[in-house]
Amino acid sequence: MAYSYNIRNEFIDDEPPIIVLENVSKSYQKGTEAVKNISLKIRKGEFVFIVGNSGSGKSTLIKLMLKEVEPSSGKIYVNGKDLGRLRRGQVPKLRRNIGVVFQDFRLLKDRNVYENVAFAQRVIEKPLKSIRENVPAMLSIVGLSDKLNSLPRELSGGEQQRVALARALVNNPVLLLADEPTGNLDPKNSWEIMALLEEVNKRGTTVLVVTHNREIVDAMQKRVITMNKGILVSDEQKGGYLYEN
Ligand SMILES: Nc1ncnc2c1ncn2[C@@H]1O[C@H](COP(=O)(O)OP(=O)(O)OP(=O)(O)O)[C@@H](O)[C@H]1O
Repeated sequence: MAYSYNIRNEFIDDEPPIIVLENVSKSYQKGTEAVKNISLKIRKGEFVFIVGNSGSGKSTLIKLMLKEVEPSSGKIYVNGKDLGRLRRGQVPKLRRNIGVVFQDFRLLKDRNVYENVAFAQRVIEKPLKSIRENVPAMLSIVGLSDKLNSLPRELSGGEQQRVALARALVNNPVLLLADEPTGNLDPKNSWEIMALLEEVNKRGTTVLVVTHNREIVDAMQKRVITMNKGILVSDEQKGGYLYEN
């Protein structure tokens, strides 16, 4: 069994958490200690905000969970896998189960909306027949059925972020990691993206959102993890935004 850590009794259900960090620290090469001795658990089905000032280590946390960067010390488990024991070749398989959305969308510029989403399905070698069903269905959920043939540059920022979200979700990930998904959006589009994230969460995907958006965090009353200078300073159920931007 991959879950060798002794934490089960701390949970009211038997299911192991989807993310576990145990005393995780990360120092970058030039000596910046981006993350300092963080321990946390996120259970399947949770919706969690990670907030904190610029440079407090939020993106580093996300990168650690994706095994994009390695911890200097500590242990990380994602979806039952001990990332420290995961070989390089197993990382793509880990990421298949994780949807990722970034502030800058990261769409393929020369591919239309349909192709951008279909690409995620091709990577995991979905049969063409499934792709032809899944991609339009996913784009309909994010409200982009009439934009299948548009290129990213022909879309608004909010629409581009919805494409990115469709791409992150089309493979039915158990976990969605969103790093400032509303960072480039106006308030109306930001709320639309958050409503979609909440919807996805209701369908069973665990959602982790890094954000600077105080209004949204305060209004949504979710679990809020606050970082300050690499330290986890607060972790509250139905929390609010503690620090100034
Ligand atoms: N590749 C890197 N090499 C060296 N230092 C880095 C690297 N990436 C991040 N850092 C440093 O680590 C610290 C935490 O950065 P991180 O990007 O995790 O913060 P953040 O909370 O996501 O910030 P922001 O809200 O501005 O995106 C910062 O001091 C940053 O300069």
